[in-house]
Amino acid sequence: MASEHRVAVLGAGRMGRGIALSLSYAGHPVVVVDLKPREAAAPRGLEAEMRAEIERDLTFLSDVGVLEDGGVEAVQASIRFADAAGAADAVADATIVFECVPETIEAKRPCYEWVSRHASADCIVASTTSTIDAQTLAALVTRPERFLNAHWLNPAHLIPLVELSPSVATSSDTIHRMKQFLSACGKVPIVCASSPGYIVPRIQALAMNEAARLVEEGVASAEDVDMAVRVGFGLRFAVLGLLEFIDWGGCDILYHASFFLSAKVDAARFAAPKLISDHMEQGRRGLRDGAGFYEYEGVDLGEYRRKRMHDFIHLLQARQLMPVRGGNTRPDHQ
Ligand SMILES: NC(=O)C1=CN([C@@H]2O[C@H](COP(=O)(O)OP(=O)(O)OC[C@H]3O[C@@H](n4cnc5c(N)ncnc54)[C@H](O)[C@@H]3O)[C@@H](O)[C@H]2O)C=CC1
Ligand SMILES: O=C(O)[C@@H](O)C(=O)[C@H](O)[C@@H](O)CO
Repeated sequence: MASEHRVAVLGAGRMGRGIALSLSYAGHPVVVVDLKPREAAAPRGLEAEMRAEIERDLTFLSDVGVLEDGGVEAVQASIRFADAAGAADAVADATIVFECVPETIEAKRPCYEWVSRHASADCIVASTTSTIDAQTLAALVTRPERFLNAHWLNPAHLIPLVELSPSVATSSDTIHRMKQFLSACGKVPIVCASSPGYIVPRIQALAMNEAARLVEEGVASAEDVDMAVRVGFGLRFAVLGLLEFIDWGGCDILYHASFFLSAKVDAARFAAPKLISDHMEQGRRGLRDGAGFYEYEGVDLGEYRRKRMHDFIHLLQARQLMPVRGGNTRPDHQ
């Protein structure tokens, strides 16, 4: 059992289901609450739809051998559902509430007014919002010291990362308890300041829009853009972090590439931040200079490279992309 926390998830949609599955898979009972007023029979339909989706995902986990026999039934049994009529009872003893209602202030504001009335005063309240900063949402809930953003990535039950983002009012105890709970449930929580889009949505929104522009401009097909991500961009950054790669490849490459792309494609979109020119001026171009975004003084660079190359080999072998000696063509990758 992950901990003695009692968890409620507000919202029975894509993220509510994924978070409920993730926590119950970790051995933690969850109640999913649909606050939206609906016609009499509608909540049963929503619950049935939610359970069918969770059943499909659990059956898949069982089929691929990561869920023991009987696991599908056990995980389903630890997920309860409450409609608007039963919502107050469902959250009354909750110690953590994950808010997963639609990404509009219009939907979130009444939800926080409701949870401020019905959840206990020291219940941790967390929003899974994709982009709204914690500072904005903290203003909607009473006792903001118990509020923070907890951004799960879709599919929530498979992606380990949860981006925690406190407001200036969030207590360190709230952050600590949430980190402890999520780690105990097998997630990987990181903390970033209250800022629109955290780390991942902010970076990926640019990448997703740039991918769409490449198709819009006729530079490449959607299939080839996505193949380039699967066997290049995404594969590399599954091993090397983005800033780690700036050090690996050299800040000078990014510096000059940014100038060229700014001149040829779009000045604002591709302008490098001042930090990049500062690194160039300070001789902090990365591995070659012994310093960049990371310090390499005293680091065995041979050992560091060998470890990263091992990471690449393991990933290439797992994806059946390992280069074959003699140049045999690789199987076509979808
Ligand atoms: N869909 C995604 O890939 C991701 C979404 N998020 C964030 O998670 C939150 C929820 O997103 P989804 O699960 O995709 O939404 P969704 O639309 O799939 O589900 C929202 C759920 O909230 C309830 N609901 C609908 N309207 C409501 C209202 N007016 N008041 C109260 N409850 C209402 C319903 O139970 C509905 O199923 C959003 O803030 C979103 O930005 C975060 C990560 C990924
Ligand atoms: O990636 C995710 O699961 C989340 O970050 C999302 O909410 C959406 O993809 C959003 O980030 C779009 O930028």
